[in-house]
Amino acid sequence: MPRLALSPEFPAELSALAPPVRRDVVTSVRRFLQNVSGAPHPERVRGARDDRVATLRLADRYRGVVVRQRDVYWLLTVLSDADAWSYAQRYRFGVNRALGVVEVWDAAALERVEPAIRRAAGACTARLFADICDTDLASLGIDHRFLPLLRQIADELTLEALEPLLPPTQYAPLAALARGESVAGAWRELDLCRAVTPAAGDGEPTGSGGSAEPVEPVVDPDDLTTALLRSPDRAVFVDGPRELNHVLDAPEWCVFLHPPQHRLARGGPYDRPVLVTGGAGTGKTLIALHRAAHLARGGAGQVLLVTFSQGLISDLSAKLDLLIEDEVVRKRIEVGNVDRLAHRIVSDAEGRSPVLVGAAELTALWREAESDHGPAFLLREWEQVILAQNLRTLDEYLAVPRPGRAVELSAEQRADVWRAVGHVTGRLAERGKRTLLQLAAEAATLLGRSTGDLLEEAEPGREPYRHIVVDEAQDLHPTQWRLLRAAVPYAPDDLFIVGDPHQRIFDTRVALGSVGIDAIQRRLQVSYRLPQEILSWGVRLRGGGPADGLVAGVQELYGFRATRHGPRPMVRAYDSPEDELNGLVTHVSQWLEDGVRPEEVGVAARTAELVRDARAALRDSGVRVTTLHGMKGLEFRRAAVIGVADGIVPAPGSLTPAEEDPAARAHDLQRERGLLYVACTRAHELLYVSYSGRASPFLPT
Ligand SMILES: Nc1ncnc2c1ncn2[C@@H]1O[C@H](COP(=O)(O)OP(=O)(O)OP(=O)(O)O)[C@@H](O)[C@H]1O
Repeated sequence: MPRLALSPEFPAELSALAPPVRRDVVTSVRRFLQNVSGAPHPERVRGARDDRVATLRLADRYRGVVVRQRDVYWLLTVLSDADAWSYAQRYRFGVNRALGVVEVWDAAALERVEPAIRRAAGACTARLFADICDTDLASLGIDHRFLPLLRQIADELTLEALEPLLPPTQYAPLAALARGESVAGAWRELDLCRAVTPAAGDGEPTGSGGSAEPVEPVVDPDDLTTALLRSPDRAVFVDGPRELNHVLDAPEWCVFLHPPQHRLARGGPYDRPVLVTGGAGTGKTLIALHRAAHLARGGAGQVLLVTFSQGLISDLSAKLDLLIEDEVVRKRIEVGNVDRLAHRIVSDAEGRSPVLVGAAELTALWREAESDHGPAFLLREWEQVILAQNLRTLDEYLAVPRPGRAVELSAEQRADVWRAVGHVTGRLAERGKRTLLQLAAEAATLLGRSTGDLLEEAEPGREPYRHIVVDEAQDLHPTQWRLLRAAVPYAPDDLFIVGDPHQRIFDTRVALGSVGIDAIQRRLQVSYRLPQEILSWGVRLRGGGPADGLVAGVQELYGFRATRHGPRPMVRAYDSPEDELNGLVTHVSQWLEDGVRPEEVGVAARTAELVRDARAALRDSGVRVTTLHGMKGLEFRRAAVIGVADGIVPAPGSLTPAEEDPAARAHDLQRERGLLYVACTRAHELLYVSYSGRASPFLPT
C-alpha cells in the first residue's frame, strides 16, 4: 500500500478546479490511496531536476505532481498536464541537514539567475559571506550544492532578491548572518523553523517551551518520510479516505501549522504556565484552538477555552467543530468567558442567579456616597486599585502603591475613597446586587476554598478544569485572572495563554506574575493575516511606544513582520458625513461586484450612531457593521473603518479630563489608539479608512 502525504498547495489547487474535474481528482486520489483497480500510476517526467519526481494522471488532462521515495508519495499539487510537467521539471527537493525538515528549491529559477549573480560578482571583490567558513555554513544546514552560488553573492540586496527561490530554512540563517549576526544568532533564526517531531511523541522534550533543551535530530538526508513528518507546514500524511476528506475539506489552518505555531500547540508538557504574545494575525487564536484540541486529545481532563465576548465564543466553538472530528474529544472542551464562569460558580453556590447592577444605578450610588471625588474617579479607583490588588482593609489600601494613577491621594483622601467604596458595596449588598468584577472575586474565593494542588482523582470533575487556555488575554482584569488561577489546579499544562498587549482595549494593565501566574514567555513575530503594507501602516498608527501588561516590563512592536505584500490602506477624506457614507456605499458595492462575498466584508465605526447610519446605508448588503470594540478577534477579506475623524476617534467622552488625572488620560488615549489599531488590522486583503472634517490625530500622515 502506498503511504500518501499531501502538501498545502494540493487542497488549494484542487478547490480552484471545476467541480466535475475536482470530483474525478478526488476519486483518483482515493483509488491511489487504497491501491485499487483504476488507481493512477506514477509516470516519470523527462527533464525533471529531481529524479524522484513523477506525475499521477488524476483526471482528464489533469495531473498530480508527486515526490516518490519507496512506498511514500508526497502529493504536491494538481495542475493541467502541461503545467504539471513544467512544475515537475522546475523544482528539486531536499532535506535540511541541520533540522531534518523538507526543503523545496526553485531550481530552474536559480539556474536562470546564476549568470547574473556571477557577472555582478565579477565586477567587485566583496563577498557577503567571506568571513563564514564552509563548516559553519554546513552546521547551519546550508545545502552544499548551493555553496558555489552562495560564495558569489556580493551584497544583502542580492540575497534578498533570492528569498522567493530559496527554502525558508536556507534563507533565514543566511539573512541573519547577512545582518551581521553570529553563527549562534543565525542558528536561533533557523531553530524557529523547527516543529515538534511527531515520531518523538508529544511528551518528549522538544525545546518548545518546557524545561528541556531541544534535542538535535539525527538527520538522514535520504529519509524523506521522517523529513515529511518533521514538516507539518509542508505535509500531512493521510491514512484513509476519511482523513483524506478531512484534509481536503477543512480550512488550511486546521491541518497545516507553521513551525512556531506547531511547537507551541503540540509541545510540552509545559511544567509552568505558558504565555504567547504576538501582533495582529500572528496566529495566536489558531494556536489556542490547536492547543485546546491537543490537550483534549491527551484526555487528562476537561479543558476550558476562554475568550472575550459572546460572539467570539460562538466563533471559536464553530472552529473547534471544524478542527476536531472525534466527538468525545470535542466534548472535553468548553468554550466560555470569565463572566460566564463566575456567574455559574456563584449561581451553583447560592442556588440562584446573581443579580447584576446596571451602570446608571451604580453611578447614582457613587453620587450618594458624597465623596470629594466624582463617580468616574471612584469607580476607576475601586476597580483598578482596590479590586485589582484585592485589598480588604483600609490599612492595606493606605499602604499600597497605586500604579497607573497619577493623582496622589493623601491618607485622608484615601480614607474618603474607602468610605465611599464601603457605602456603595454596602448598598449593593443590601439590594442583593453585584458588579461583574465583584462576581469574579466571589467566584475566585469560592473556588479557592475547594481547590489546592493537582487533584488525585482518576476522573476529575468539570470544575476545576484540568487545563485552561486563554485567548485575548490582554483585556482580563487581575480579579478575573485570580478566578482563572483558582479554577485550575497547579499542574503541568495548567494554563496556556495567548494575547497581544498592543491590542488592549480596556483599562487593564496586569503583569501575570503579579497575580501568581509565573509564565514561560514566547513571542510570535510573523503576521500571516496582514500584508506588509497594512501592517506597517497599522504599526505607525498604533505608535505611541511600547505596550505594558501581561509580561513584566514593556513590549515593543519591533520585529513584527508580514509574509506577503498587498495594496496600501486607502485613506479617504470627505467634505461631509453624508458624502462619507455615500463613499462607503460606493466602495462596498464595488467590492461585492468584484466578487467579494458579503460575509468577507467588515465595516466598523467608533460610535453607536455611526454604526446605525452605516447599517442603514448598507442595508440588504449582508456585510457586517459593528463598533471598533466589536472587531476584536475577527478577520475579514476587506474592512472599512469609517468616522476616523477628530472629535470621534479618540471618543471625547471616554477620556479622563487632564485636570482630574493626566496619567489616566494618557492611558485612555493609548487605549483608544489600541482600539483603532485592532479595527485596522482585521483585513487580510484590503483596508479602507475614511473621515469627514479633520482627520483623527491618530491617523499616520
Ligand atoms: N497555519 C496557518 N495556516 C493558514 N492560515 C494561517 C495559519 N496561521 C495563521 N493563518 C492566517 O492568519 C490569520 C490570523 O490568525 P489568528 O486569528 O489566529 O491570529 P491572531 O494572532 O489571533 O490575530 P489577532 O490578535 O489580530 O486577533 C488566520 O485567520 C489565517 O488567515
